Amino acid sequence: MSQPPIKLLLVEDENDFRNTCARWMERKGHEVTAVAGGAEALEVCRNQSFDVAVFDINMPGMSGMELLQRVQQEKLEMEIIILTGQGTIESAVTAMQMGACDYLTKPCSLGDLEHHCILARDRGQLRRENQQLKAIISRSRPAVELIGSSPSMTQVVKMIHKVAPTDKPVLIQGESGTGKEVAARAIQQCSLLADRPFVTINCAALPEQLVESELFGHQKGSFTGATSDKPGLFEIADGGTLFIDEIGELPLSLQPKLLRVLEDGSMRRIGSHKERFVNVRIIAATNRQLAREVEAGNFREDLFYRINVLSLELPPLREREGDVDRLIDHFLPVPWHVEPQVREALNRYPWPGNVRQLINVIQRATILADGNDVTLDDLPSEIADYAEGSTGTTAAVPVANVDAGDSTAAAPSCETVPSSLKLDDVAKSHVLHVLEMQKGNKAKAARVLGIHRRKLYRLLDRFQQNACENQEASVGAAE
Ligand SMILES: Nc1ncnc2c1ncn2[C@@H]1O[C@H](COP(=O)(O)OP(=O)(O)OP(=O)(O)O)[C@@H](O)[C@H]1O
Repeated sequence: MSQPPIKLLLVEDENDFRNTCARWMERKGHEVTAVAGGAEALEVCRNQSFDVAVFDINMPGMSGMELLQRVQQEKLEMEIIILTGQGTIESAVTAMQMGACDYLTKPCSLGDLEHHCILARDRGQLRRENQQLKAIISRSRPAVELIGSSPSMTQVVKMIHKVAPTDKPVLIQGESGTGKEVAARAIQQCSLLADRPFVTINCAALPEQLVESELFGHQKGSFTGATSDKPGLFEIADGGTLFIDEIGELPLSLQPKLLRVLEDGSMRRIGSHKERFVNVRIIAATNRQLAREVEAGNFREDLFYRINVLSLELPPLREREGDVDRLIDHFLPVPWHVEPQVREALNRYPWPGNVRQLINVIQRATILADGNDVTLDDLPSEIADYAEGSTGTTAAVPVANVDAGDSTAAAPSCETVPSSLKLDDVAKSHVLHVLEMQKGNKAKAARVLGIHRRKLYRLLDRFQQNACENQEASVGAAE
């Protein structure tokens, strides 16, 4: 036998059958503990670990079903095979819904018994390996570094250290890209669960049916596409932390199910009657004002109070004094440098996409930069316009007022534009004027206009096309 022996628990009240099975399995090299009843079996498996257990379903006293339930409740890890008489297949199916992995119908051949035990042992090994790998992947992520030492971020870090050691749920609120997931990971790493799994789900990224199946798992056949049993993230995160991102998007229909897990740790997979118990710390995040969602009837009030035991508000980047520079220095790879004007623009820009947007802008700039110096040309025009000399309001104003701080881009005021002119003519005249002032440099012209370079190219093409069409039309008229 190349595989290690199976540690088997055999629970069967019929003496002859029990003894025959036990002897056969022992002769095959396995380690067998054979008992005649449920109560005795429970006692044994509290003190010893087994790979596989075979429970007869019909036993006096504690039945195989009851035994199965008790073993599950006490989280005694082993693969369970149910042994059933002819005509009781239905109860075997119920047993599998309750967590048994297989069933055998009596009388069964001894060869079959060993074969099913080997399959069960292998399945258990795979399941454990899978759980271990998931935990390893989650632990092997690089240590979380929450960059920022502005007064508002210092407060956040203080709060993280206060909430981390408890096992209470935490609600993290803040605009998109402010670092809510980074903060959640920081809480987990400072908590007693630091070496346990950290599992994440984003409710906004999945359709309703999938959110339910991801969170709570499903039973094979419970809906089209459920081709096998699948544990939910609550089960996978058992003993660790579950980060529920965008909890404000959690469908109302699922909110009672989440409330139940928060209240007593109980849950059921989709399509299963079996109640499971998990012990998971919840960290939730949202960029919505959850209290307002409660008022609007989109979020249950009881659930809100459950998850809002401890809360953390991540400030937007525009309110973190000095942090833009710290983030630039952290995320700008060596050997790139940024020009002072670039720093200026980055510090003045209001960052609606917060830290995520800043990181993207830095990465983009290092790709576009000629050499290692990031210049204003390497920033998106709406950000470059915030450099010194610019009012920083160009991105939001209409074309006719573009860049009031830049005399080269002065556009005709509303009063000086004849009302008979078409909008396209005004745009053309303004674009060509700016281009001329920038000595034909399209990148600079695009920046002054507050549009992307590609858009400027498209506009120039369109003006040229219109001019050709007008010319053809006037030639046609003359003919
Ligand atoms: N203080 C920070 N220090 C280092 N990196 C940060 C910080 N804040 C955010 N980031 C980085 O910014 C990006 C966005 O962060 P994160 O996903 O945590 O934001 P979020 O608030 O959860 O966004 P969303 O609401 O869109 O899910 C990530 O790449 C993250 O690593």
